Amino acid sequence: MIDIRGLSVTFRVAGGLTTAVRDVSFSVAAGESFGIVGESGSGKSTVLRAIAGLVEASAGSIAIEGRMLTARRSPGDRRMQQLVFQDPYASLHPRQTVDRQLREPLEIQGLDRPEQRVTEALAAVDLSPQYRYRFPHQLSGGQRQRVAIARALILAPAILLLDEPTSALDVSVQAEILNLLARLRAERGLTSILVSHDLAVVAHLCARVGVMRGGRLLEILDVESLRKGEAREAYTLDLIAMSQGYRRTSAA
Ligand SMILES: Nc1ncnc2c1ncn2[C@@H]1O[C@H](COP(=O)(O)OP(=O)(O)OP(=O)(O)O)[C@@H](O)[C@H]1O
Repeated sequence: MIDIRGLSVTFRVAGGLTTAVRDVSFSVAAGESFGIVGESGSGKSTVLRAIAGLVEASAGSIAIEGRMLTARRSPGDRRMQQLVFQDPYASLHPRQTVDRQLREPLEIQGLDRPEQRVTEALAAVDLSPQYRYRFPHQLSGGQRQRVAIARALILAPAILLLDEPTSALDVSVQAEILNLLARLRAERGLTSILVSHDLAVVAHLCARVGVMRGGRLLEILDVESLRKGEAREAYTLDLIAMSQGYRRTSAA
């Protein structure tokens, strides 16, 4: 479904160029949920943004269902994959109601039955109709992320790209949003890529996980191996040990 080959992304910065992603290759099958983990600055978000067409690849290719994507995405390409960001407050328009924000993508894509689609989208993310004419600041963080997820799914994409979708939320709300994403993924047969620094979040939602460091993809392992602490790279073993240590400390 998604085929990434030799992807590199270079940014122009003061004093020259910086390579955020170097020669990354992986594939995600239709209906599969793939995770990308790594420390801050390892290039995880840049891979996701390149797939979404928000940053340009300096080398390599991105293909969806065997079709190579170009830097300029067609409306069809844009509709097919939708992104949910870490901070719903930043991704939603502060002065537009939930209703308006859900209608906007429908208008851009020229889809029919907006009334019905908005009602269905709110129901799909378990938001009661009373929130429909509220503004983002009148919602809780979890409710705002539900709106952002509804806005992504209202276009019925095949691919959902998730960039740290729960890390800006209170711990008590994180599990609710993760369970919602897991349910929607299963119900709709979505292919998804989730970026997170939190191994527990990735293990909850993904079947396979790629580990990034310094812009490179170090290894790919299945979630069972991750749970058992069976990794090839010393760096991955350190990440696993750190996340287990953290959980033990926070449980104590
Ligand atoms: N638009 C940009 N311009 C210049 N440098 C950038 C840009 N976007 C990302 N970078 C740099 O690329 C590297 C990788 O960033 P990226 O955001 O992909 O990492 P990340 O693993 O997702 O980290 P985080 O979890 O902190 O977002 C970093 O060094 C970052 O500073």
